[in-house]
Amino acid sequence: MGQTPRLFVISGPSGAGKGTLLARVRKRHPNLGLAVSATTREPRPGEVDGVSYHFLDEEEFSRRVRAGEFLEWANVHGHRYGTLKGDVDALLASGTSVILEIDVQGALNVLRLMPDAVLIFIEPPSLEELERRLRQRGTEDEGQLRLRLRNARSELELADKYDERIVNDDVDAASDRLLQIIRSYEG
Ligand SMILES: Nc1ncnc2c1ncn2[C@@H]1O[C@H](COP(=O)(O)OP(=O)(O)OP(=O)(O)O)[C@@H](O)[C@H]1O
Ligand SMILES: Nc1nc2c(ncn2[C@@H]2O[C@H](COP(=O)(O)O)[C@@H](O)[C@H]2O)c(=O)[nH]1
Repeated sequence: MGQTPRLFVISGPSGAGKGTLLARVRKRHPNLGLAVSATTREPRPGEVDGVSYHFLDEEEFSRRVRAGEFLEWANVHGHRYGTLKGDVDALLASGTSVILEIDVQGALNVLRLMPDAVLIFIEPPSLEELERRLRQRGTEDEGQLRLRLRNARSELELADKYDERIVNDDVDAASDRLLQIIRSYEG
């Protein structure tokens, strides 16, 4: 008997460590499909189009919104980000569980459309540690960093709407817990 494919949604403030935990979990669960989001933000050094994100200009993003290609999309930290419906449907239809790394607005929209989705919230140990991680990552300018820290407060207020919460303090413990949660829902 195979596992039941599930749709997982992971959210949390920018810098909480979602991408870090997902990369670790996917090494240990290679069949977990990751839907590549689209965004209008500029690529960071080292990011690859079609792998990190589908990097779209505003016009192309709007065209895809009008064409109904997005399962969800939202304005996040001053840019648009969206999940392409076709990618998610194809993975689920092939029997593969899928994980979306998206913001809180997107997560709650996905839950409305797909009530069986499992929502997992990643919390930083503190706002001070969140700031330290974002500064150490060094990918945001000061204005963007401040915006992300401001938005973190309202995102954290929605954590109780999620099925599961993980505090990403020790990265090994947090990635073990994320994998354990995913396996438990796959049955
Ligand atoms: N448990 C941890 N302890 C210390 N540093 C961590 C931990 N987890 C992640 N980091 C570091 O914190 C920074 C932010 O992590 P990451 O990029 O994974 O965050 P994110 O939540 O995916 O952010 P974004 O939403 O902006 O994509 C990275 O430099 C990462 O190496
Ligand atoms: N609603 C959506 N939010 C998304 C999607 N992809 C990413 N995100 C969120 O954006 C922030 C910032 O990402 P960054 O790469 O610029 O640091 C991230 O925290 C995600 O929560 C999406 O498809 N839909």
